Amino acid sequence: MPPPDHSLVRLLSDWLPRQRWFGGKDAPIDELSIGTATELRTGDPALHHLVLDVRQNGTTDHYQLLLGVRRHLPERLHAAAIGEADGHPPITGHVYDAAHDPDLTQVLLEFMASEASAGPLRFRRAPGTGIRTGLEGLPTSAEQSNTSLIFGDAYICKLFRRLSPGVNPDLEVNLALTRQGCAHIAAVHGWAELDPGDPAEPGAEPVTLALLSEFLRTGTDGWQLALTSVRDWFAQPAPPDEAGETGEVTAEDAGEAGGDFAAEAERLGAATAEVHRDLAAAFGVVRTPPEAVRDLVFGMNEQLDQVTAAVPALRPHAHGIRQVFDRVAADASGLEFQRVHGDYHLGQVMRTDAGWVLLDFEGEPARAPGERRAFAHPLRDVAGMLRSFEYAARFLLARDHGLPDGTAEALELRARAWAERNRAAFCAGYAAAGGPDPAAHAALVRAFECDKAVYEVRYEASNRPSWLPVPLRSLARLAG
Ligand SMILES: Nc1ncnc2c1ncn2[C@@H]1O[C@H](COP(=O)(O)OP(=O)(O)O)[C@@H](O)[C@H]1O
Ligand SMILES: O=P(O)(O)O[C@H]1O[C@H](CO)[C@@H](O[C@H]2O[C@H](CO)[C@@H](O)[C@H](O)[C@H]2O)[C@H](O)[C@H]1O
Repeated sequence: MPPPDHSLVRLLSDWLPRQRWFGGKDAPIDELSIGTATELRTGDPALHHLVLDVRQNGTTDHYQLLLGVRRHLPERLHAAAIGEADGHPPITGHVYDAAHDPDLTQVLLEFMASEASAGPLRFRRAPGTGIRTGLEGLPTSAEQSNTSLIFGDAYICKLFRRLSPGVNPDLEVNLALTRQGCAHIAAVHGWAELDPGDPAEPGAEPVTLALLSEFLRTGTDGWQLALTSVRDWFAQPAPPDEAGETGEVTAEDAGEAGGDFAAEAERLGAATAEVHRDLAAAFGVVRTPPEAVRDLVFGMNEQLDQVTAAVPALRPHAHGIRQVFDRVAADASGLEFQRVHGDYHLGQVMRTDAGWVLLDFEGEPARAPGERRAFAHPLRDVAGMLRSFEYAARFLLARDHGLPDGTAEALELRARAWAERNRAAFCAGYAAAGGPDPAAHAALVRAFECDKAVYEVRYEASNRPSWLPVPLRSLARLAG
């Protein structure tokens, strides 16, 4: 029997597919190699920055990892362990994900504050800001596409996990919106980037590795706020109907619940329109020719084909979804496109004392980098948020299999009432603040909702299979 392989590459190949942020879970890793390795701190613990080149299905993706190395791994770091490396390449000892080690994450703040460089890595401070050092950073518990470290109550540093060529849209957009004086973003304090240093491509944009932003101390996640409201509404006694008995619930009844969310949904709609206005001012607007609308529908159908092939449960809905898309293609007049958020949902917004703040302008993690920065119709974001209201209303139902007989149907009516009320409030706030009126573009919004739900089918099938019924049920209704 060959001796067990403890090379770092072997350890990483076993560990990587188990990470929530790994985007290639639907295919095996054909080859993993270490693209760049930069020592950021020597000693015990030591810190290395790695870019992993991961080959799957004929394409190579690049993932970033902060690798901690210790002679002995304390218990508090056991959950972050990758294994015991044997010195091939020359790293020996217990290796682990250093995002979980505050002794090492503080190096990031120090490097950004002093605008340090290390090998191909450059650390930057945003113009006109300072960075406090000596703060310990630990990852948030949020299960998302990247890893965010919170430093005291001062900063949050997002480590982009899958790297894309060039500037990350989250940094690009936040800096541009800061210049516009936008009130609905978190201030940028610094970032880290990797100089591609490719002599074949002189002047290539640096690759963004991390973004340091103001930590919104008074912020509450939009998803949590919405779920609290749904739970409250589900717990309300049924309203009496005209005959004095319990009857059907309406969107209006949903407004009687103590935790009603509609006023917040309306404010969120207005904040969204204001950010769209500032994005248009910063990056411009183009009136697309009719062919662009056909390209848009082509892209929607292409994604549908891919997801239908990968997730059989989507097949029964495919014909209906295509008909929804065709209705948009039939109206071939041009549309106004601009930069948008791109992956807009309730987990990307926070309510602070001062109002709603939009986060994470990276676009959908599964989309190609060029596509994420492409101009799009702003109602695509509106549709994203409408999908999120559907998610918030229905996810408790989709996940609960132990409801007493009859309860699921009653709660489904309540879910529908909650979603209708908050969708309407969000759209009203958006249109009143100057965004294109969703009601006047109903076919387009429906197509964007279907497109997003198809994306979600793939996302849930790969990441959270028990959530798959949420987008599938919506598609049955949207395209039925
Ligand atoms: N500036 C901030 N202040 C406080 N919390 C934040 C801030 N930015 C992000 N968060 C929290 O971290 C979570 C993940 O941030 P996000 O930018 O959406 O990362 P990802 O790209 O991994 O989805 C958010 O849902 C929010 O709860
Ligand atoms: O990691 P990101 O925030 O960039 O986005 C991805 O993960 C989201 C889930 O965390 C996923 O959003 C879907 O689930 C949400 C509830 O958890 C729901 O509010 C959204 O409407 C729904 O799309 C998002 O699609 C994905 O890109």
